[in-house]
Amino acid sequence: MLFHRRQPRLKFQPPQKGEELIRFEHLQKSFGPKRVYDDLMLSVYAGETLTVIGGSGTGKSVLLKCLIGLLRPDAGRILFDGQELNDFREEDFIDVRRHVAMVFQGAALFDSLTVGENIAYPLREHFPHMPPDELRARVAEKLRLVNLPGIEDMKPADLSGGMKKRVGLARAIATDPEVILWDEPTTGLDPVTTETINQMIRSMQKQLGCTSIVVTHDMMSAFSVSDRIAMLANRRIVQVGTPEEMRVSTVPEVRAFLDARRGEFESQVGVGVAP
Ligand SMILES: Nc1ncnc2c1ncn2[C@@H]1O[C@H](COP(=O)(O)OP(=O)(O)OP(=O)(O)O)[C@@H](O)[C@H]1O
Repeated sequence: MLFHRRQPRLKFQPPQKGEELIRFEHLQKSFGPKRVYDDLMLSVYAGETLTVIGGSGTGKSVLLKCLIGLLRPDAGRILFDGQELNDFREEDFIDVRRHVAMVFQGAALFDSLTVGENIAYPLREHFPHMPPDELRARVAEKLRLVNLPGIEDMKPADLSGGMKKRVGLARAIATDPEVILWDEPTTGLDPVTTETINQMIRSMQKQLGCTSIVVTHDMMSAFSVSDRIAMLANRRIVQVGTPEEMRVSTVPEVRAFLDARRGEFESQVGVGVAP
């Protein structure tokens, strides 16, 4: 457990709401001959919910993974709270992941552990000396926050898909992160559970003041939860704007993307119709 003894590399001072918290600057990333980003620029501000949309394979998930050090950019900079992450070593990213939690697509719970043990897992990792009572209290508090109080002793196999997602969220927020990354949070869920997850995203912002970056194909969800939406196409961010600005966008890539998905959400948001 070498990382418990080392000095934290990240000096994190939570910024005021609305201040820049994350900046992707001139990012380049390729996998072999496949260029994913050429010159990607994007800022994320403290307290906002920003959704990244874009076609399949445009690099939405790669962006989240670069932020928490699971992948490294080839060139350009990623700044978190003003600190450049490029020369962070593998173990330095543990500090970043304490402040930036990822809710994975498939919830990724450990099947052999109970729900309570799953949520306690990151707490044990980041706070190895936390007393058992406090650990239990924190687990119970997080389960209450995701509206699943008292299910500590259940096993993941006994949960529905939506419950698993919420337990995944409880685990992600166990360490009280300032930033939550949501990778396709509503994929494969029925409409009722989708709305529950959308409410969770909004409530994390309201109740905990979290900054969220959401990656989704689900335009209903994007329009419902976002303060701003960023569109990834042609290896860069082609537009960032409020849902209203995106809805009436004349940027060709955005227009084409939204028009192709018009049926999914037009009755709800009236896409393409000027306000
Ligand atoms: N570890 C990796 N090794 C090789 N190629 C990768 C790796 N991770 C991602 N890619 C490639 O990078 C591109 C972008 O992937 P990414 O998963 O970010 O797409 P996405 O926009 O999230 O797509 P989707 O909406 O289909 O999930 C894809 O072509 C993908 O195959």
